[in-house]
Amino acid sequence: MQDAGGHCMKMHPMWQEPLAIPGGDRQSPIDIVVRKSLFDPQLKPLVPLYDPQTCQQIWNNGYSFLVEYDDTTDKSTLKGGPLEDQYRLCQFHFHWGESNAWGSEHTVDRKLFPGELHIVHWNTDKYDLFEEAVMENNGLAVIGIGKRHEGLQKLVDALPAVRHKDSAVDFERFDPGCLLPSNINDYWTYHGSLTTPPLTEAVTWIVMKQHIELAVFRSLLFTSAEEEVQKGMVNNFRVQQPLRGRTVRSSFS
Ligand SMILES: NS(=O)(=O)c1ccc(C(=O)NCc2ccc(F)cc2)cc1
Ligand SMILES: [Zn+2]
Repeated sequence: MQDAGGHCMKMHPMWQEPLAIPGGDRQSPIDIVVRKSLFDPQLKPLVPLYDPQTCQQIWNNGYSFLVEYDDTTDKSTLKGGPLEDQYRLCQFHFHWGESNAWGSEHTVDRKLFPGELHIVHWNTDKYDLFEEAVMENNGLAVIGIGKRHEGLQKLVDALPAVRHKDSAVDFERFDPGCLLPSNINDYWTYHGSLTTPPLTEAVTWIVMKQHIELAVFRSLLFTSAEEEVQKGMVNNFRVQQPLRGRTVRSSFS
């Protein structure tokens, strides 16, 4: 298994590619070829409005850690950018490598970053439940950024409490807005999928041009406390998928 940089990556079993996705012609992640992206002047600025009070808990689901938000009201939303509808924040999580040489899911001109942050939202104008939206076209909007940030220290300090799979702790007043780069108006956008099973092709991806440094999450484990062999949570990313004729639009020229 070679990545763009010629590094040989030991892929976690979770990431063995399913043999074929039925009709999978909009899979994610992808390599964004900058010179082939199309500037679309009609793309609007993104409008993330997050209420830190909706932050609920942080947990280790066995292949990443998620910070989950109360998505029963419209207190934390994303609209604008390529989005026609209003989307509600439900969680954010990261993907990373075992070394800083790789770990991101999207690449830009084949450049890998040490990791990638995904801020996940679902379309509340069209659907009543996340579980519905995740199966439908334009059901989800995920902001993808590879980054480190001082705002992350609160997150990193909470990680030892969720070291093992299925562990969770309350986590309050974390504003995911602090993870966004200073310039959120330079992004690429394309129609793609979840990057983990069920890989449904429901996602409008908004990939930030400005990347961020990433805190080190390699202290997490894929395994629960009961398991005798502990496995470090690293390389929890999917390899880039074929573009299949899709156009990647850019919000900047
Ligand atoms: N890496 S990513 O940003 O693309 C991504 C985002 C969300 C999910 C997810 O919610 N999975 C659980 C899930 C999936 C389907 C359901 F119906 C219910 C829960 C998976 C991957
Ligand atoms: Zn993800």
